[in-house]
Amino acid sequence: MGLLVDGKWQDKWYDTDKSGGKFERQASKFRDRISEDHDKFQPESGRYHLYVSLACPWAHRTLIFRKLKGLESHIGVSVVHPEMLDKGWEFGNYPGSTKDKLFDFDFAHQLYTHVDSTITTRVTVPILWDTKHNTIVNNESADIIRILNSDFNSLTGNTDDYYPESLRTEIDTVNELVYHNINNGVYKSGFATTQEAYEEAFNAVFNALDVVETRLVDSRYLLGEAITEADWRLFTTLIRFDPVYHGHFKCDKKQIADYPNLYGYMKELYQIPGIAETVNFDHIKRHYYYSHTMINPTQVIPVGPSQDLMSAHGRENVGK
Ligand SMILES: N[C@@H](CCC(=O)N[C@@H](CS)C(=O)NCC(=O)O)C(=O)O
Repeated sequence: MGLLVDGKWQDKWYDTDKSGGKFERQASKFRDRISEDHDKFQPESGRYHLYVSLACPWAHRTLIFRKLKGLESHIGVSVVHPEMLDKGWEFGNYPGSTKDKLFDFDFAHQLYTHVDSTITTRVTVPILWDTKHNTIVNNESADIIRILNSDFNSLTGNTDDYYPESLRTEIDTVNELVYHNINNGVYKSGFATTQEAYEEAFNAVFNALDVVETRLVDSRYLLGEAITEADWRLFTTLIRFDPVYHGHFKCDKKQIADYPNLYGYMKELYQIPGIAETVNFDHIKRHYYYSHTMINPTQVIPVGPSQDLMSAHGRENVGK
């Protein structure tokens, strides 16, 4: 794991010394949208490309939206190797991975330096790439799912809306809770380097899981009876929780399987047509347990858990 400094790769772990052992996530650099009247980025079939890791919860969101919005024939995908070692994300031969379909680069950091040869940045996925200007449109998953949700509607005719105007304020409120305490909360727990920072993050994770568990008692989805982006943003963390975050990130108070509502809800989302095929447990487990050698120096990957995610979710009558 490392980062680019003035366009040069440096193999460095996150620096938690200045933050009292706390993990602090870097803000994304590329934040453009796509629209017919945009001076640079207009919707066009075959023009944009997604770079993802199947292990990564942030990239996973974008794959789910590409699937739900019928964008698979319009936006291509390259999938990095699950092991992220001293050179960061790499392209390589591994089941479920692909080569870099645009440039045949070996490393994802070459994409960032292709855009700016003196860039200073962490090299993260997902990346939404524009083949016309050979640049990054956006590398922030929260933006990319909104781009996929609406910016290509004129192309696909798919007007399904996971961020409807009438629910935006409430979705934003739920997203805030879920992002800080759950999506990023598990990372703050796992990457903490002091007991105090770890316990603070750990408590925030389980307090927030209690809040969403309670919300789902009489609400089928987070915002009521329709699935919104808030559900998909929560889902990609829930699906990784029992296999990875519970053990590797020390979020071990409970498993998702111990929460009746959250577990049924997670299974229901998993069972929506097309979603299970965006989930790759081999990449998920291999990435975390093999790449974070400061947490798991033996690189041994756990075998479990054994869960039947296709079993009955029992959520049909919730909220009725
Ligand atoms: N804010 C970004 C975060 C993406 C992110 O942190 N991705 C991780 C993989 S799960 C990554 O590429 N990490 C490499 C690094 O931080 O050096 C987003 O949501 O798109």
